[in-house]
Amino acid sequence: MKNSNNLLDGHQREGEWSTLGADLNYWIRHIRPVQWYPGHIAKTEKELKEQLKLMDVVIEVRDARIPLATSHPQMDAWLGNRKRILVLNREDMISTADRNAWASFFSHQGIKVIFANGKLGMGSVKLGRLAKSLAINVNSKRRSKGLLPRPVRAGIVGYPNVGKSSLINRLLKRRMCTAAPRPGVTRELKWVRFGKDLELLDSPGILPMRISDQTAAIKLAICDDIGERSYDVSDVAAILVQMLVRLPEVGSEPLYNRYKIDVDGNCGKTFIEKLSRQLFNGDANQAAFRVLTDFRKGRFGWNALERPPMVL
Ligand SMILES: Nc1nc2c(ncn2[C@@H]2O[C@H](COP(=O)(O)OP(=O)(O)OP(=O)(O)O)[C@@H](O)[C@H]2O)c(=O)[nH]1
Repeated sequence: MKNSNNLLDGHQREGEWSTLGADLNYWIRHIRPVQWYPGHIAKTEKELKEQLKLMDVVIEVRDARIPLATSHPQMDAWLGNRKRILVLNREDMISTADRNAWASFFSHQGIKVIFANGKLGMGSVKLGRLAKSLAINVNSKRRSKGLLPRPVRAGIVGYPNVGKSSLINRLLKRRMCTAAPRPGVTRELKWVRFGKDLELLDSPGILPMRISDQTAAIKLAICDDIGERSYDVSDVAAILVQMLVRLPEVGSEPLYNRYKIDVDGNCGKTFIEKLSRQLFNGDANQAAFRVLTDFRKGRFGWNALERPPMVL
């Protein structure tokens, strides 16, 4: 099987990304909607809104593979004028081209963005420095108003499983917060001291009340950012196959190379069925899990599932 990806020029690639969005919208109409909203999140959302009032700096963590799908629709309204640092975590799971595209998108918007790897600690020094420099600003403003300096409070917020606890542990160089490969592990809000000037708050992942944007929900499921019980694994894996085939930097070759199965008419469902017969005695669930796990482990290459919207 031949991959003609290298023949695509920049404009064609951008075009492919934008039509992928429309196709995804069409595909998801035919599957069971993803829904996940554990009880503790409702409680946390309420608490978090209270805690945000105490925060001088907000560090918003998103998954670098899906920076749009992991942005909370109410976050802007909640944050108001508070100083904000955007962290795109899991930078090891995207390509250099993805990273460059997102870096230039956010810099055009005047948003400070840090790419990080919560597992290995990349980006944490830069993040610590930036948070501390924003903290100094807060205290110089207090001094100019005749107020005493106080530790500045930085809160880390973001969707479940995007790597908030791992980043805090990296920043503090010790294990303060539980990091786990399952969404929804951090359950309560806690402040921890970072140097003499800063206090950090880790918070449980927050999701919007309802995931009304199903294209975002599917990407969250693919990236393991929401719990497994909220979606049908076979549907999600089938859509992942269709997305991979359409991603300009992936295509069907890595799928063929891994499983020796052709993608028939770009149909992900048929692909999963064939894989289930070939390896799992017809068990489509197991086949679907295999494809999702392989994607999450980078077996088809490290690639983002989103690119910045095209600016016309
Ligand atoms: N490959 C990779 N894995 C990461 C990175 N950051 C975190 N992880 C892993 O992702 C999983 C989730 O990380 P956590 O730090 O627990 O995420 P969280 O946002 O605190 O999760 P909640 O408690 O559910 O809100 C863990 O298994 C981490 O080891 C990263 O940059 N790259």
